Amino acid sequence: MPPAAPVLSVPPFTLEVAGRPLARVPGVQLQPGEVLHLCGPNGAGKTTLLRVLAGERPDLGCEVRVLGCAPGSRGARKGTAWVPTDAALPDDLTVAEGLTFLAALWSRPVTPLLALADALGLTGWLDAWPTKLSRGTRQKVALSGALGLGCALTLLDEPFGTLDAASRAALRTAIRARAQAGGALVVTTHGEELAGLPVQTLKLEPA
Ligand SMILES: Nc1ncnc2c1ncn2[C@@H]1O[C@H](COP(=O)(O)OP(=O)(O)OP(=O)(O)O)[C@@H](O)[C@H]1O
Repeated sequence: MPPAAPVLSVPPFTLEVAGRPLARVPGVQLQPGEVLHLCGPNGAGKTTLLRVLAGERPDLGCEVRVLGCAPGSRGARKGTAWVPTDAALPDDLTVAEGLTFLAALWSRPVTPLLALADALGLTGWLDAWPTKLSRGTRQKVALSGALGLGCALTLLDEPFGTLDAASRAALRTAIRARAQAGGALVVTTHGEELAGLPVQTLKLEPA
């Protein structure tokens, strides 16, 4: 049997946006259970690269592969969870209903999503409407959902940015647990939250 494709395969390339070179991207491969810290200065292209991996920027023509497939293809999307900094929540469902709906959509049990919500301090917010939540609380709901799905690849853009200290620690624990369970993750942060975890680093340099 041929070996399984890496969860993520990025050849070295120059990321071009609007026809202009933005960043040099070193090549990297990510296997199950590995965490990639995507870093670089403001404007280096981290969010743009995450959007490429999530399948939202096919226009940029990047030759990356997710689970052996083109990002955005069915094969890639069914194994990818993605949390942008402005993750949308279904505003007509409570937090608990939204997580239950998400789990059902992915044919997953809801228990891990609710356990993460609890770990991130959302227990008192389960009956709340997303429109009533603060930015950090909304982010915690999105993170609970994405990490609880147990996808092969989880993409997190600045997930620590809006969180308080206790929630940052809980998220760090959740990232470690996802990796230990065999998930691969790509995480952007300007902070030190991933220090001490076994991570690879991919640093974007201005082109
Ligand atoms: N569709 C687009 N058209 C023009 N420019 C774009 C487009 N998409 C992204 N850019 C530009 O690409 C650059 C990189 O932005 P990006 O948000 O990826 O950087 P970043 O590394 O995530 O930055 P930060 O650390 O500040 O979050 C920015 O200058 C942005 O304006």
